[in-house]
Amino acid sequence: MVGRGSSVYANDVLGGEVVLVTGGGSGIGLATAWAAVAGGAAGVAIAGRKGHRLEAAAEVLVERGEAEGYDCRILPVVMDIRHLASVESGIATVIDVFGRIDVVVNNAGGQYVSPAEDISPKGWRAVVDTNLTGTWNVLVGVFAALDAAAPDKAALRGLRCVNVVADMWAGMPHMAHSGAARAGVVNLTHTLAVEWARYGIRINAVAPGIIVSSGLDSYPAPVRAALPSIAAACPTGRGGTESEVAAAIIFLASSGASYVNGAVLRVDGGSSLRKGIELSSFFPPHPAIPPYHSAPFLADKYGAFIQASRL
Ligand SMILES: CCCCC/C=C/C(=O)SCCNC(=O)CCNC(=O)[C@H](O)C(C)(C)COP(=O)(O)OP(=O)(O)OC[C@H]1O[C@@H](n2cnc3c(N)ncnc32)[C@H](O)[C@@H]1OP(=O)(O)O
Ligand SMILES: NC(=O)C1=CN([C@@H]2O[C@H](COP(=O)(O)OP(=O)(O)OC[C@H]3O[C@@H](n4cnc5c(N)ncnc54)[C@H](OP(=O)(O)O)[C@@H]3O)[C@@H](O)[C@H]2O)C=CC1
Repeated sequence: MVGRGSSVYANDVLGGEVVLVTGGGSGIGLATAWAAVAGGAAGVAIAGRKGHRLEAAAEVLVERGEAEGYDCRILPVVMDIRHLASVESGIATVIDVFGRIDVVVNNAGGQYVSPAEDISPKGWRAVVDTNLTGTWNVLVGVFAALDAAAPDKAALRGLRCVNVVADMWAGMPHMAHSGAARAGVVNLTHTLAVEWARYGIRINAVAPGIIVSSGLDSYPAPVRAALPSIAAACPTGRGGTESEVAAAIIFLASSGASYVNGAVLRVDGGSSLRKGIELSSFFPPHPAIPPYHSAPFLADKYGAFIQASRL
């Protein structure tokens, strides 16, 4: 069954569950929060530092959810993932309101562009604290709260965690802090997938390629200007959309992925297969076959960018 509205999944893929999305006030996180609503979640908590942004996002989710006939409560939670005390207090609020957490999406993150030699100690700490320690804080924060919620670790059973990382396998030039932190999150994902499996927890990761999201707006103009051609160089010929990453996250959170644990799902149109791209560039395109165009499944506001990126 294909879901109604804009869901690519059945409307009960997350039926009655409670989902916490960090960075849920914008971009990929907001698209994930929406996908959870459309997947039948009973409650979606969106966390971030900026209360006004979360309130605005919650309003959008509630309005759209009501318009499409979903029954989901949205909870904006101000939380700075860099600080464990803030994370603990945010998670306590989620559990007070919803009584449980079934899915955690560690999506909050970011970095800035800088030659490695110019990254200051404070800048290094900011990015590593956000992406690596922040993810760790949320994971251990949720674990501790659910452990305390019921005896014998019963509330942990069935917990699913999805960590959003980045394509750093060929290094992340001019983002050394982020590359190192994301590689750390991938290893954390592998480690906890093994260590926490005994509690019935699954933990996986999603690695987006270039996704045309609000996050890119913060990059300097020359970087933004270069993005369409970088995106066009990927085998799929375009940048991805926020909703395409969200769909991968929902899959990993769903029972459809019940035997997937410790995986890193690349959502990058094939762009991480750089060696293959290099080799294939020796062969001209087939004269009779236009480049493969895989259209994103949701119309989105960046359609023009996506088209431009295919030139
Ligand atoms: C080629 C493109 C590939 C694309 C792949 C990935 C794309 C994405 O991930 S897009 C989505 C992510 N969104 C973002 O990256 C935007 C958000 N970015 C941030 O929030 C910051 O980069 C952050 C993680 C460092 C957090 O910033 P903030 O909370 O503002 O940090 P602080 O005020 O605590 O700053 C600490 C320290 O960090 C240095 N610094 C921060 N920003 C910059 C910058 N733009 N340029 C140079 N240095 C920066 C700086 O040292 C700061 O200290 P002070 O100098 O005392 O301000
Ligand atoms: N777009 C892309 O091409 C790619 C994105 N990614 C990753 O995907 C994730 C989502 O990015 P995207 O949606 O594009 O970008 P956004 O910048 O829109 O999303 C980042 C979110 O993280 C939140 N956040 C940042 N720092 C903190 C913090 N300390 N505590 C709590 N929340 C925080 C922000 O909210 P607030 O400011 O309110 O705290 C914001 O909602 C990020 O981890 C990003 O690095 C990875 C590869 C590529």
